[in-house]
Amino acid sequence: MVKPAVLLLNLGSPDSTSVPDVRRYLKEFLLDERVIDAPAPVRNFVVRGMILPFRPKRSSAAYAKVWTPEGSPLIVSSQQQRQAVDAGNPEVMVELAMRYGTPSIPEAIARLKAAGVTHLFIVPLYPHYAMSSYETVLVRVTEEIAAQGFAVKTETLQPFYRDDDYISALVESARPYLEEPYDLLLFSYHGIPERHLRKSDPSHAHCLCVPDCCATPNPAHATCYRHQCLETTRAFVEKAGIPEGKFAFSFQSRLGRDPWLKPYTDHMLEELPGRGVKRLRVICPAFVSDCLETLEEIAMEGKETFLEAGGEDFKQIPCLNNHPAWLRVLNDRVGLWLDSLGA
Ligand SMILES: C=CC1=C(C)c2cc3[nH]c(cc4nc(cc5[nH]c(cc1n2)c(C)c5CCC(=O)O)C(CCC(=O)O)=C4C)c(C)c3C=C
Ligand SMILES: [Fe+2]
Ligand SMILES: [Fe+2]
Repeated sequence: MVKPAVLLLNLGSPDSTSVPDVRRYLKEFLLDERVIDAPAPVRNFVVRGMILPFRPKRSSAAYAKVWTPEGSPLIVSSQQQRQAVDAGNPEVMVELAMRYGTPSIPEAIARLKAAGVTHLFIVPLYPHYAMSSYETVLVRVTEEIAAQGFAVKTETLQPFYRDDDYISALVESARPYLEEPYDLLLFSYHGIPERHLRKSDPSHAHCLCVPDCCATPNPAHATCYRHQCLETTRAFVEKAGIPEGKFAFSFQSRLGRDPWLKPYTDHMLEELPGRGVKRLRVICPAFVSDCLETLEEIAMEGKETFLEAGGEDFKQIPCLNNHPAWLRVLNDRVGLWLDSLGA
């Protein structure tokens, strides 16, 4: 007998804004070899010796600015997505787990196994492939399934960065913000170190090696975060009818001194008013749910940077969260998978 289930996955948040909880979360996150990819002794020294003594206090204060009575915005939004998929597929078990912190992957896998699930649809809630997001969560789930001796057939939702339905949902959710007058729409994606782009290129000969690599068709693009972000931007502006010159893209949230993907969002926000951009809209398509990086870094800190530099009107366009068009996309993908099982 076929017993299907869906596992939704996102990055995770601390259990509370307390400094010890934030420290525990950051420790698990930053000791992940796909996030800080230095050799283990270096990673341990940097994380335990240089980051954990200082960052938790700063991050705890940042989390306190966006925390809701129900908890972390990322977790609350992910729970709403889980409920919507559950309601749309009453015959299917739907679990939610986070790569770091709770609800945890081992607990979700244990529940799925105990329920006798035979077929599992793994849904990383990331539109783009990066070793520090999509890849690490998939590896962790695969490891845990093996560790628990769970004999289940799995299928994984691929990065959906230019899926027409995803782009339509993004455009529809942004529409009200684009109907007001504005000078520029900035696509701000979470950044990654440039080194990660080279590592994720199986040929090691295309990404950041060939001029204009991300615009030159290549098999490496299946795992090229930068190419996939540019494609989301291209597909969005095409569908929304946004002309050349009225949009730009950048990368936010960098950590450490290594070069990360450029241009940097914080630099853009300082420079744009000087280039005549006074009314700015910022969209963050790398995140399907609003989180610390959108609500604090962009909507609070980013806005302040832009206004102090002479900008006049700044709006962060909310992430997809529980927008009906997005929940439809999630349910459609689950429906297609169920159809493929004949369930
Ligand atoms: C969208 C996908 C993400 C990628 C790719 C990613 C890479 C990446 N992140 C860090 C370091 C930090 N990120 C932090 C928060 C955070 N990151 C993502 C998503 C991606 N990160 C999300 C959704 C969030 C928000 C979590 C929340 O609870 O709201 C943080 C923690 C906060 C802080 O202290 O600033 C860190 C640290 C690295 C180093 C990296 C790639 C190498
Ligand atoms: Fe991050
Ligand atoms: Fe590339």
